[in-house]
Amino acid sequence: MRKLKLALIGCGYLNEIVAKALKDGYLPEYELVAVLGRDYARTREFADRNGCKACADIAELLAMKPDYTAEAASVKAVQDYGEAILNGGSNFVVLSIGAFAEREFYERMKDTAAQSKRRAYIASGAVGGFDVLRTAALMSPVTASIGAQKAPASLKNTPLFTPELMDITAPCEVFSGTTKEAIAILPTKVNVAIATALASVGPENTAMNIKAVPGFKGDEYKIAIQGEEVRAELNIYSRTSAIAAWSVIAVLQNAVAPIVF
Ligand SMILES: NC(=O)C1=CN([C@@H]2O[C@H](COP(=O)(O)OP(=O)(O)OC[C@H]3O[C@@H](n4cnc5c(N)ncnc54)[C@H](OP(=O)(O)O)[C@@H]3O)[C@@H](O)[C@H]2O)C=CC1
Ligand SMILES: O=C([O-])CC(=O)C(=O)O
Repeated sequence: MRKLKLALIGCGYLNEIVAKALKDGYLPEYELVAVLGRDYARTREFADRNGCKACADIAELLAMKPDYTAEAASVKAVQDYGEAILNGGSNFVVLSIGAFAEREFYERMKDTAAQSKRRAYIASGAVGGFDVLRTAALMSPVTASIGAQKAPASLKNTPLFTPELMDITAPCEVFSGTTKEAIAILPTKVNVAIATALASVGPENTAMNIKAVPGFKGDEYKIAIQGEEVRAELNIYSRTSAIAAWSVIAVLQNAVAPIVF
C-alpha cells in the first residue's frame, strides 16, 4: 500500500524528534517527503540528515503533495501557512496552537478545512486531557483554568522577566489573567493554554496563572475544569518539551489507526 506523505514545518528540537521517530519505525504508514524551515541552510542540513526535500517556500513543500503536514515552528508559521496547507490538499497537525487564539483566524481555518475536506489537528502537546475537558463542557456550563510552574530562567527574554526573579526563594506569581492575554505576551511558551481553552470555554474565558519557582526544572501544568456534574484536575509534569513532539507522533498514529482514541 502507498505510504502517506508527511511534510514538516520547522526543523528544530521537536521536529528532529518526530523525524527520528519515523526512522525508528513508530510511523510505518508514513514517509517523510519535505521540510520547510526559516533558515535555508539549516533546513537543508535537516533534510540531508533525514532523507527528504529541503523546501525554500510553502509552494515547494505543497508541490510534494503531502497528505499530512506537521508544524513545530511558530505561531507566525501557522498563521502564514495554515490556510495554504489545507487548500493545498494536506491535513495539518499543529503545535503552535496559540495561532488559534485569534477567533477570526480560527474561523477561517475551520472554513478552509471544511471546504478542502482536510483537517487541522490540535496536538495535545505538553499537556492533555482534552477529551474530558470537551466532554464536561458539553454537559453543562463549566469554568476552566490552567496554572503553570516554570523556572525563573525560562522566563528570560519575555516581558514577565525581571532580574530579581533569579533571587527568589519561594514561588512567585508572575502572571494572572486569561489564556488569550498570556499567549499574547508568551507566544512560544503557553500554546498549551490555548489548546486547553479551545477544548473548554475559549481563550477569553479560560483563566491562567504562571508561577516562577526557584530551583524548578521543566514545566508543570495544572488544568482544572468544573461543571455541574463533573470536576477534573489534571497535573502534567514534563522535564523537557519532548512530550510535545511525541504528541504529534500520537496524532499521526491515530489518523491511520483502526481503533481510535
Ligand atoms: N503545544 C505545545 O505543548 C508546545 C508547543 N511548542 C511550540 O512548538 C514550536 C517549535 O518548538 P521547538 O521545536 O522547540 O522550537 P525550535 O526553536 O527548536 O525550532 C523551531 C523551528 O521552526 C523554524 N521556524 C520558526 N518560524 C518559522 C516560520 N515562520 N517558517 C518556517 N520555519 C520556522 C525555526 O527556524 P530557524 O532554524 O531559522 O530558527 C526552527 O527550525 C514553537 O512554536 C513552540 O512554542 C513547544 C513546546 C510545547
Ligand atoms: O513545553 C511546554 O511546557 C509548553 C510550551 O512550550 C507551549 O505551550 O508553548
